Amino acid sequence: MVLVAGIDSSTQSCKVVIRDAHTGELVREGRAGHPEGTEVHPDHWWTALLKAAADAGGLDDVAAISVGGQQHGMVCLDADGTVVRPALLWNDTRSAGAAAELIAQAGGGDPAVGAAYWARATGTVPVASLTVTKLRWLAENEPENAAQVAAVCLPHDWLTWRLAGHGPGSGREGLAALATDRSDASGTGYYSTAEDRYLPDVLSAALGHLPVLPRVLGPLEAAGRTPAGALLGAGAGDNAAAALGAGAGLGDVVMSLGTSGTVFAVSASPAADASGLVAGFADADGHYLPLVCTLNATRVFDATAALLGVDLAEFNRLALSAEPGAGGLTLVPYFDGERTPNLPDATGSLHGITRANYTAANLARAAVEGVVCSLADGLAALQEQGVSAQRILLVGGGAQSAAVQDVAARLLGNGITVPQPGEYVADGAARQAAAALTGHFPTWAAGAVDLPEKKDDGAVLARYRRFASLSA
Ligand SMILES: Nc1ncnc2c1ncn2[C@@H]1O[C@H](COP(=O)(O)OP(=O)(O)O)[C@@H](O)[C@H]1O
Ligand SMILES: O=C(CO)[C@@H](O)[C@H](O)COP(=O)(O)O
Repeated sequence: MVLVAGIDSSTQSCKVVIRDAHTGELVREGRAGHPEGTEVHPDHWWTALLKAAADAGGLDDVAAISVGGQQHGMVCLDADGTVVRPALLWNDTRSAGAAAELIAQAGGGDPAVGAAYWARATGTVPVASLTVTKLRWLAENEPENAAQVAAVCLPHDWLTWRLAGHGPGSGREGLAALATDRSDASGTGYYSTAEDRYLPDVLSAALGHLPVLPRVLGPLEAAGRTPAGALLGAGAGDNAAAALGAGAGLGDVVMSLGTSGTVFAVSASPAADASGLVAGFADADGHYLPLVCTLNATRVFDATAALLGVDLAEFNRLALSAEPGAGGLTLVPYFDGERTPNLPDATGSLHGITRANYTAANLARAAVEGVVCSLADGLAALQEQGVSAQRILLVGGGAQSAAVQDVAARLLGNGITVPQPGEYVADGAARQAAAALTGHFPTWAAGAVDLPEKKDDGAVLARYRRFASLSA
């Protein structure tokens, strides 16, 4: 049996799956947690990866490995290959001002002209999540660190590089071995998705000089080998890896509820949305991945369950026990600020409280409805860009919640499919590893359940939109 490993280094944890390269059968798996916070030293990811791999019985017998990783995180290396400062993650909003400056500058002071420029040039209007804004923030706020930056890469690039045996002390030669893929490069803000090339002028204008950038590999290209001889796939951003893992094809929309909420489509053409709602990313198999990302998804459930003093199973039971509409409660879930819509300083809010409706069950239901409504708005933004959702695949930790499934079936209409429980980012990385080995993406059978359509009169989403607009 030829084994391949897929790794998901996401915001909250690292997961490793080891599968049979031919059949896709799950042979072993493991996981390890990541520290809290929006600024994390990459060494923690490496330690977690080693722990998760050990938990999965080790990687000694695998023929190929690929890494899917949380997107956009700013990993800066000095000339020696040492990390300059802890990485700023996708959900760190301190560079919101830098994003606004970059847009205004490109438009000669007119943000609308600037937004149109960025959408055209890169596919995406910058928000605090994008790497380019973090580099701008670094140049403005930590010039001594910025001056030390000899190479910039992303979480999945750095972990692939570490797996290849590089690290502090690798020097300039080591930096030249950095590699990434289109899906993650397209989330930096200094890459043209439509033209498949870096935009060095954009990067050097943000950072103040031009650092070494990872080589952008094609979907089937290898990034090298581990010291033990396993082939390293190109890796991918975690959303693109989830699309690969869930078997999403053209015409499919994936909705993922993890730390972030994302809605994205596999598309034949690149997006360029000047409104800034849709990010024009690339996918991991040669297509495009227009995507909407929110900062607030399953952690809203975690926080509400903690407030109610219950675990997630009880939280879901409570949410399902309440009537649709949560008795009139509406929760706008901007707990960590928000990225889509771009409201980095927003806070969450609860509306419509009466003595009669202020129950644990209604609060749990309002949390689920608020998060699903925010993603319904994401879906609408994708549809505005011409995406037609023939099928919606619901994935991520939150997709296993029966309450999420119930609310999604009511608010999003029909055509919702829940693939069997699994680690779809790690699975997508494993598929890519198999493809790097054999030269083609394997077809691995996976079960899925179609959600029955449920009636809805549109009132929950309409009420959500009214209250969410008050945060703008
Ligand atoms: N049954 C469930 N109901 C609601 N949320 C869940 C459930 N199972 C897992 N989660 C949530 O899923 C999240 C982890 O999902 P995951 O997709 O692994 O996130 P990430 O990739 O961002 O680290 C946690 O916040 C957890 O609370
Ligand atoms: O920023 C984005 C997408 O643009 C996020 O989706 C990150 O990629 C983090 O993902 P999770 O840890 O929530 O899976």
